[in-house]
Amino acid sequence: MHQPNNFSRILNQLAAISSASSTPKRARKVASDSEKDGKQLINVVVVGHVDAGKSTLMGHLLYELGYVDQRTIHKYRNEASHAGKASFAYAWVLDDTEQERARGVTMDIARTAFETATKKVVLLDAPGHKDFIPNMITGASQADAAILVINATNGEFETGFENGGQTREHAMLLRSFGISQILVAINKLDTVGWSKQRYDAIVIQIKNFLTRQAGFQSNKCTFVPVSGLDGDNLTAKVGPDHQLNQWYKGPTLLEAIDALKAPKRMAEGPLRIVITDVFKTQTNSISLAGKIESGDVMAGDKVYFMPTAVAATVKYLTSDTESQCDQMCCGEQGQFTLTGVFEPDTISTGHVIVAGGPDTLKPAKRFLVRLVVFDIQIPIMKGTRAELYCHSMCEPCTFIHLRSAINKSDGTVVKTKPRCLSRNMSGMVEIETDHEVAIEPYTVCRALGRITIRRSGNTIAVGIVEQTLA
Ligand SMILES: Nc1nc2c(ncn2[C@@H]2O[C@H](COP(=O)(O)OP(=O)(O)OP(=O)(O)O)[C@@H](O)[C@H]2O)c(=O)[nH]1
Repeated sequence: MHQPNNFSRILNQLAAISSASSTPKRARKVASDSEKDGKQLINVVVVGHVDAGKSTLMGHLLYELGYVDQRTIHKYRNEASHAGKASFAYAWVLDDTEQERARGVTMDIARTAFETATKKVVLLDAPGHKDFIPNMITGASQADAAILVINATNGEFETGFENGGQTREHAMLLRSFGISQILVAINKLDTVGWSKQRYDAIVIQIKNFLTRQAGFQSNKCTFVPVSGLDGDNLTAKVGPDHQLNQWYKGPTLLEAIDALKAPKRMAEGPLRIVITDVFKTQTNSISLAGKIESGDVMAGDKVYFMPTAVAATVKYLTSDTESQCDQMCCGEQGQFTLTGVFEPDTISTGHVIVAGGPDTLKPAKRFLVRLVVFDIQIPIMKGTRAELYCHSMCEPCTFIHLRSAINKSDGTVVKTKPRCLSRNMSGMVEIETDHEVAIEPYTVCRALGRITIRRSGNTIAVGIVEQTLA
């Protein structure tokens, strides 16, 4: 996972390291819903079909909010224009690798933070291209709410929305990760002359899909018309002469983001930090990025990496919304530096940090899962091989036993030991991963109990872990 301003992060971290030794350790605060300076923390993932304009929209928003200075944008404009990609200048705020800029596509999650009137927002800009859906899944697994960006351009909305486009798959994945609030940004309305008819027609189709098929509640879906390229309706209402002013009186994108609700978190639960990136491992220290899904952590705490059970001590914490801190709470993302004895390759993305002893999260290989099958061509059978995604982890797996087919709405058994599970069916199945993994029942930790199953580059099912079996 890359970060838009790695350099300043490293500087912050160095500052944290030099000052930590002289700072006396503070007492542990009562873990709250990670409210910081009176503002609630919310993690928002930005998704949508390839080229919907996600990075441009968010880059322009960050620029208007003052997080990117005029000189930097000017530099991006010049460089992008020399590279024959002038229209990508704002996208470069978030797409910061050479490869992404050369190809004009986001490949990995870009993470950045900004503030609204009442929120501290950690923004995860996800790739739209089908090839990078696994990275999008990692982003969605860390988010509390989502911004779904729709390209309103004639023909392009249709491509993104029809089967094979990423709009539907992204929305279904969001819901399977427990995201219930979705802000739909209808983008590129400048390309259709800010047509109200076009906007209304798109809203009707997306709303129908979100509420009837993807499982979102109508009152949790907000729609906002925008142009990421021109910067219209992002942080300020459009002027009186703008076409949008004739038919839209609703919120700006920023107001709609501010209105998102931070979810109830497992603040009092046992510590669970999902590792999303490992930057540097030395024999006696490791630096990594992660999200606290449950509990809280302080510098000085003794912790364990699961499933390897390697012990370590937390040295420095750098939250995404603050440069340096002594304690980080549930819902926060950031960078962690730990000391211990680390063998090469014993810690990686997808591992989970726990406290209170290695046996507080028992690694397992076999799971009982309640599964919802997507619209698939080839049914799932005993012996089917696939990849299991859970939080930031991906592991090859096998369907060992199909226990029952169940009724989607009330969970009653429709058939025991079915021969297969085909499209849109639901079932209780036993899945075995090739290696032991850090997964828990959904009732113990929601983020560690939600899984996505993919096969040959397509999502075939989503589910929740009912039980770990062995
Ligand atoms: N006319 C117009 N073009 C836009 C708008 N927003 C983005 N674009 C253009 O659409 C193209 C793709 O923009 P990106 O921001 O890279 O799209 P993306 O959704 O982040 O792309 P991926 O992450 O690779 O899926 C660029 O040429 C942008 O300038 C808009 O509001 N209006």
